[in-house]
Amino acid sequence: MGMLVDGQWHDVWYDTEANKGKFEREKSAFRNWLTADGSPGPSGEGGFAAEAGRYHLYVSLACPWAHRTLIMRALKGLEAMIPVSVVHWHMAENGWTFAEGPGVVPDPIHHAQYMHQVYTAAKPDYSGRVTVPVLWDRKRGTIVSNESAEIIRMFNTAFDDLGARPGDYYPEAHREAIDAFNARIYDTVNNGVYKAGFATTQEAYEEAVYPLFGTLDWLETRLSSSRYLVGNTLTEADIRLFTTLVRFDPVYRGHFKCNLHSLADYPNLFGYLRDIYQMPGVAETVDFRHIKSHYYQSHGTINPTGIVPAGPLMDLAAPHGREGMGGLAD
Ligand SMILES: N[C@@H](CCC(=O)N[C@@H](CS)C(=O)NCC(=O)O)C(=O)O
Repeated sequence: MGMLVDGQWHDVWYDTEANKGKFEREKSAFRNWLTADGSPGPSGEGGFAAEAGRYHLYVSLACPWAHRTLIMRALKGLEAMIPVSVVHWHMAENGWTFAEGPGVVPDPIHHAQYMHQVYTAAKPDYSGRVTVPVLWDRKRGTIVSNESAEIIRMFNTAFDDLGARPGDYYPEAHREAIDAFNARIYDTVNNGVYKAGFATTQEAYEEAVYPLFGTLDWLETRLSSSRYLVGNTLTEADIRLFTTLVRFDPVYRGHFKCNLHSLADYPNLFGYLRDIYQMPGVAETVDFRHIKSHYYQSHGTINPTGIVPAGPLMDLAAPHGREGMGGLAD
């Protein structure tokens, strides 16, 4: 764990002292958009046109943010157009590395040993955290974006004329509802588990854990009468929720102390988790070895022994029984 300061790597843990024990997530630094014709997106510069083989995605299979991009890439059938490198699950004094290990896919562009070398290849004096996912442009030799929420929007449409699989996961008619789900789920669930887990005071932990379960209770009700969160098809709101839910019982419940209930106590949320897991292409993006080993072995302050728990026994391939459900109005 660490960060770059003026292009130099420093091994430091998150600073929660400055903020009453609360974990605050840094904003992503690279915010350009890949678009069908290279026109500029909502932020950053233009000049990043969709082309097969031009862009490269760096991910960790452990990371819920990077996981979003892998799911969208699979649903849109972009595997051949956007190759992927996978870091080792163990994030220690050098941050993310390409150390050899099962499931690790080395960096064919920079032959980097460490993920921070990819950041300094884009910006030699970069200061900030070195996070995944990262979308790299081979042509311009720089990072397009390191913000997962934006990368999935790019993948949703940018390659449609180049043979991406049909499917719109951010449909115009439902954008307002999707944005509203995303906002609450980001704050209390996706980032909520981290706020609970990385808190260094009792107050900061409680400030995160109760709203987290408040949102899960609310979602449980919503999903009792609607197969997906918005409309009656899968949207990016579901993809973003899924990557936290699939890690919930294996990691967040124990390691991050999010334990008022287990996810398996929520029949609708658990059925919904199975439903999405069983969609073509999704199960292949879920790697419990990377997920469990990463969290339990990379956060020495939380789990000093590094022991990875054996459970839970979780059958995500069991029938989910949600096929016949419809949707709810926004
Ligand atoms: N806002 C970013 C967050 C990405 C993120 O925080 N990734 C974590 C892994 S789960 C990371 O790389 N952390 C390294 C660090 O904070 O030093 C996104 O959604 O893309």
